[in-house]
Amino acid sequence: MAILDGLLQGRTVPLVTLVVLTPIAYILYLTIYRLFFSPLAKLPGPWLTRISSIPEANALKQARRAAWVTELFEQYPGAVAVRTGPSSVSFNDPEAVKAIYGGLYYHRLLIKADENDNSGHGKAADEFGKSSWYDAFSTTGESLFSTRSKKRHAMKRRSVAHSFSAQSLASFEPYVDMTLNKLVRRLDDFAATGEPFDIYFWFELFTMDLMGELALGDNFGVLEAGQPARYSKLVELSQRFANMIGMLPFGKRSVQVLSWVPIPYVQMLYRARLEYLDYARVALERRFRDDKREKVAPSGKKRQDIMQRFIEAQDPETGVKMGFDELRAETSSLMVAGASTGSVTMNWMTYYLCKNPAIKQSVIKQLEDMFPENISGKDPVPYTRLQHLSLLEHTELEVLRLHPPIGYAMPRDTPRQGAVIAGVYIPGDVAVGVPAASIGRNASVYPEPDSFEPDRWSGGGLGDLTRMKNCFLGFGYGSRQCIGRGVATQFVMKTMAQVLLRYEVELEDPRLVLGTMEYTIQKPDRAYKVKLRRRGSK
Ligand code: HEM
Repeated sequence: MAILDGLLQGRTVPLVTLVVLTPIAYILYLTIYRLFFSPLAKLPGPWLTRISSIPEANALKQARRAAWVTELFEQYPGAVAVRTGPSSVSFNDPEAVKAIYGGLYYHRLLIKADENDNSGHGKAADEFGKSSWYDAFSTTGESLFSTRSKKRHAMKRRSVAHSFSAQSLASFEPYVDMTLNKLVRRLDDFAATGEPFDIYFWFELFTMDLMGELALGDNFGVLEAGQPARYSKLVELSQRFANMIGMLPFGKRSVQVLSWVPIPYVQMLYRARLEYLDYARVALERRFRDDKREKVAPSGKKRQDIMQRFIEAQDPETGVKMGFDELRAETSSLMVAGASTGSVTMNWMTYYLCKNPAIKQSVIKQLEDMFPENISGKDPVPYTRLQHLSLLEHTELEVLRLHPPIGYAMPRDTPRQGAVIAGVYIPGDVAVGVPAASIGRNASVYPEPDSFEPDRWSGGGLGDLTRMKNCFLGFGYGSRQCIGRGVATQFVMKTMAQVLLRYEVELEDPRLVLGTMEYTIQKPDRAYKVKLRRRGSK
């Protein structure tokens, strides 16, 4: 009261009092504004999300952030948007997919970005660009995945696009076959004894070695060792750390801030992140040493891996190439983007096909008809022909709809002037997105959303095919969609085709019901086992 009296009587207030009072007044103002006056206050969502990210942090802690948002949509039936934090909103509507990730706004902005964005984080680049959540994934530099600059992204993407072309896929195929042969040798051992075993574990080793081959020109030897590289554990731990960072409001300084928090669990995650980055350094250094040995591809030409494109990429204006730390960031990003997502997809394909024996039989029948010379799966099948096998690809799409590895909304910031998305006004600088896990189960797009119906993707079954495709976010959408989609589809389809031709696959417990847990990548919530038997054997 004395301070107020002082102010009213025009007396000067001590500086220290002002320093203490100003932030308190600001926090009070912000709380009242967010509770009652912000346009986001009117959106459905737990009341606490108006002023804090505690509910989201809690869901994150329980490794079920995507599931939490999907449940919010169930709690507010008919809502196209729910508030997930004081300045974050998730949408579950086809219009929102286009508006946020690739609609009219985007095309208008692309032109603006080209004209105006010289800084890389200029005005236009900020509009519906990736939100600050991605800074958590910029490790020793900005990667193709994490960069928020439209200009930098366009440069990187253009430079490496060739590595993901149909021509490159063909040059990758011998390495897919080589790694697949190693996997099959391992699986044969389990088939011989009939012992139940954890197939997802072996898929993880397979994708790890394969991504080593494709991205860095050498494998990690994990299939042969039968042991996960420590790297796999580090990836998971550092993703937990990145997710925590993504929720802090300090932008690029969030890593530093979190590293000071004296909680043993946080410190353990931080150390894991550092170790994980060191792993990428070692892998990249080895890649450079091997490069000097001039490895030769089966075609007789010098072997090309994905990293080669990143090494050669040049900024068109400055001619500057990426330095070691930026390449290191690309290395760790590629390993996460390609390995964990691919293995978890094959996991769900195995699970759903085992749970649906009639569909599994139809896939096998199509495979046998297409490859009469290889009905026991003795060799890997050629991808050029496999691409015409619709049911297996539809199975992949269906599991990615039901269990997208990245299920939570990939956040984008609204333009500074705000935007109307699916009829809802959202002010500027709010992180918006459409969770793949929520829209994938939206009954207005995918009738009978919880049932596994690969046939819906053939166009004759449940749902409108165009609408379903436009809402399919398994590989993202728009300019930032997955550049590795072709690579992933190739190895996922080839692996599953050979496994299905070569073995009878059954769940050890046919009553098993798998759920998900999420550390950026959504994984099965428990270990489970399958039994294999060589087809044609008694
Ligand atoms: C089934 C396997 C895969 C799934 C489900 C998947 C999913 C995704 C998704 C949803 C995004 C968009 C993320 C966003 O909007 O921020 C993405 C981006 C990306 N993915 Fe994949 N991915 C897979 C395999 C791969 C593979 C094999 C590679 C590399 C060989 C790869 C490399 C990338 C890269 C570099 C990006 C960033 C692209 C950009 O921003 O331009 N992915 N992926």
